[in-house]
This record gives sequence, C-alpha cells and structure tokens, in this order.
Amino acid sequence: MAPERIYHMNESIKLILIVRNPVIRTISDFTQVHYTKQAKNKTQIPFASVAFSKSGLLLENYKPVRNSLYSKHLLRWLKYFPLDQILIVDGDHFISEPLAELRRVERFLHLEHEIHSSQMYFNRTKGFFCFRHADGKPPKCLGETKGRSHVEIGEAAENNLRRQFAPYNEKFFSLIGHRFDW
Ligand SMILES: Nc1ncnc2c1ncn2[C@@H]1O[C@H](COP(=O)(O)OS(=O)(=O)O)[C@@H](OP(=O)(O)O)[C@H]1O
Repeated sequence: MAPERIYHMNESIKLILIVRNPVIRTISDFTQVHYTKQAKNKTQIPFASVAFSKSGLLLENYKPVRNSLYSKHLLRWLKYFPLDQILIVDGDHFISEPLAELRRVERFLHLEHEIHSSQMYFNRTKGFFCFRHADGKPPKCLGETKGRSHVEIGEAAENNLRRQFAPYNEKFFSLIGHRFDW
C-alpha cells in the first residue's frame, strides 16, 4: 500500500532504509514493548511465548519479528522503486560511527557536508554519540527510551532467532547486492 501511494506521489523520490542486525532489532523492539507494559502495570509475557510457536517456529506476524524481516518489506518497495533510489544505512555502524553513515546520506541526497566531526561527540553516560548544534545551543542526545539496556531473552531464543532469520537475511543480501555480518 505505502510503496504504491508514495510512487504515485513522487516516483523519483529518494528513500532511506536503516537496518541493523535483525536479531538485535527484534530484541530492541521487544524491549520497547516490555517498558511500555511496565509503565502500564501490564503482565509481561516471556519473549519465547510471543515470538515462537510451541514447536519453536518463528511467528512472523509478531510485530518485533515482522519488522525485522527486511527482505519481505524491501521486495514490496522494489516493485515500485529501483535499488539505486534506496540508500541502505547500516544502523549498527551508525551507532559506532554516526558521521560516516551521515556522510553517505549527504552524498546520496547530493547535499553539502553540513555536519562536522566536532559536532558529534561520544557521551560516556549515555553510551552513545550525541550532537552539538553549530550555533552553540546545548548539545542533544537521543531520549532515554533510545539506547536502553535490552531485555535478556536467553541464549536459546537468540540462537533460534539467528537461525530462522538467516534465510531472510540471505534474501535481503541478494536483493541489495551487499552482505552484512549478521
Ligand atoms: N546516538 C544514539 N543515541 C541513542 N540511540 C542510538 C544512537 N544511534 C543509534 N541509536 C540506536 O537507535 C535505536 C532506536 O532507534 P529506533 O529506530 O528503534 O527508534 S524508534 O523507536 O523506531 O523511533 C536504539 O536502539 P536501542 O539500543 O535498542 O534502544 C539505539 O541503539
């Protein structure tokens, strides 16, 4: 639905897709669900019971899982847009070297380099890079719901996720002509 609508709005639009290791993305999403439930005093459900069937199969419709099946989503966009209109940003690399990924975004959009290395600094308390405005305004980190410690889902669940994401990852790599170390 969305790709078709956007295509009709502007078929030469440039799209940016940010991805990270889908296992970590799923746990990150589940962590978000966990804290939202906690804030509402709702019962927490263990990861394995919502993400896997009784026999251990990945439940592809569980949102944190579904949104991490990149090949499925990308295929829908590729029906309307060629790959060279889509920039794939490496979200894991963005965490450790944000400026390098931001430069790629600037190049893709044919923008001048507006962000300088002096504006990105590592905030030890946050454990992530934060941003200094050029005009001397106070520096800005992302909010406290970004970059929290993840809920422990256990090694077996992580391995199960890794194994069942693998074919989707392979499909994604072949669609984009590039591999990630997931
Ligand atoms: N500089 C900086 N500061 C804080 N967080 C950073 C930063 N760069 C990347 N990230 C990662 O961004 C993740 C949150 O982005 P999301 O796309 O999940 O946000 S959103 O909830 O969809 O709005 C968030 O995921 P979690 O660590 O799981 O919270 C971060 O790992």
